[in-house]
Amino acid sequence: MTRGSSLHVEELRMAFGHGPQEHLVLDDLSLRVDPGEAVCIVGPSGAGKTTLLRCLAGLARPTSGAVRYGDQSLTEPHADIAVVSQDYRGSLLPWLRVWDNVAFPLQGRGVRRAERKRRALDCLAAVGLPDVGDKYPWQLSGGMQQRVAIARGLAYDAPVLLMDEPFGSVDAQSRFDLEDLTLELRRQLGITVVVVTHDIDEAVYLGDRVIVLGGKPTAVLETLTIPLGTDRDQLSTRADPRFAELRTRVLSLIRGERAPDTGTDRDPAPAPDKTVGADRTGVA
Ligand SMILES: Nc1ncnc2c1ncn2[C@@H]1O[C@H](COP(=O)(O)OP(=O)(O)OP(=O)(O)O)[C@@H](O)[C@H]1O
Repeated sequence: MTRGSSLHVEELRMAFGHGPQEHLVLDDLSLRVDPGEAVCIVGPSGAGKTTLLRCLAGLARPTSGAVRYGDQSLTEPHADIAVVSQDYRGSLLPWLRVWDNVAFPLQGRGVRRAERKRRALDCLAAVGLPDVGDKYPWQLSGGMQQRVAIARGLAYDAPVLLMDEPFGSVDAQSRFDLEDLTLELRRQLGITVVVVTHDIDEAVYLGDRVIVLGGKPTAVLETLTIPLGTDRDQLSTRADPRFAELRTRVLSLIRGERAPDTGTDRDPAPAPDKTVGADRTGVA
């Protein structure tokens, strides 16, 4: 069961500054995300990934072009679209208990306190934190705080979850756990997930599709379909020869090298596994 509508970006152009100071970041960028899809966006640092996500969230207006949710123009935040940012330390309020942080978005919607708490505790249980509602954020580890931030995204009950480098500041094991949590939530709730990440392995692991950004100004270099099924796990998925091919393809696109064609949409040739125990491939 999927929920919500498609996201469309059409010929998006985003420039900052004016006249000779103008800095054109995104140009002629088009993409589509279907309901229930998990799409990862990767690209070099400064390519404009966060800017693109802010446009998808209705938090930034493009210089030209259109961002649509179904048939609605996204010119301001939409109730169907929740955002989880990288900086959980900055986004959780230290003076509020964890459940109150999670329930915070519901205050403005006129939901009564008892109902807010019930929904917050449900969302905390969904992210594997059933017992921390009465603690304060600073009493939790970094990985747990990021789970709280995801729970708050879920509290909106929004069919679309946009995540900007959501696991960038947690340790490696927590990161794996959070990636699996994201896959599980998406499966259970039928939500659409869009993840901006520097981490190519993470993009291939999480995505049904990976959109690779690059160029100056930035546009879509290539969209890869990830044919690794919906039941993924950290060991066997990363050990799949196609995983190695896909990450090589993405990395070579980003580095501007001649990208080998994986042919993943057709009939992938087996390749030796190079991923088990390998370091994560990041984009500087
Ligand atoms: N509000 C703004 N005003 C001026 N320039 C901006 C603004 N927001 C972003 N930029 C510029 O746009 C470019 C893209 O920034 P953005 O943060 O979107 O890139 P990114 O791909 O997310 O980078 P990173 O991977 O390092 O987080 C950068 O050169 C940045 O300085």
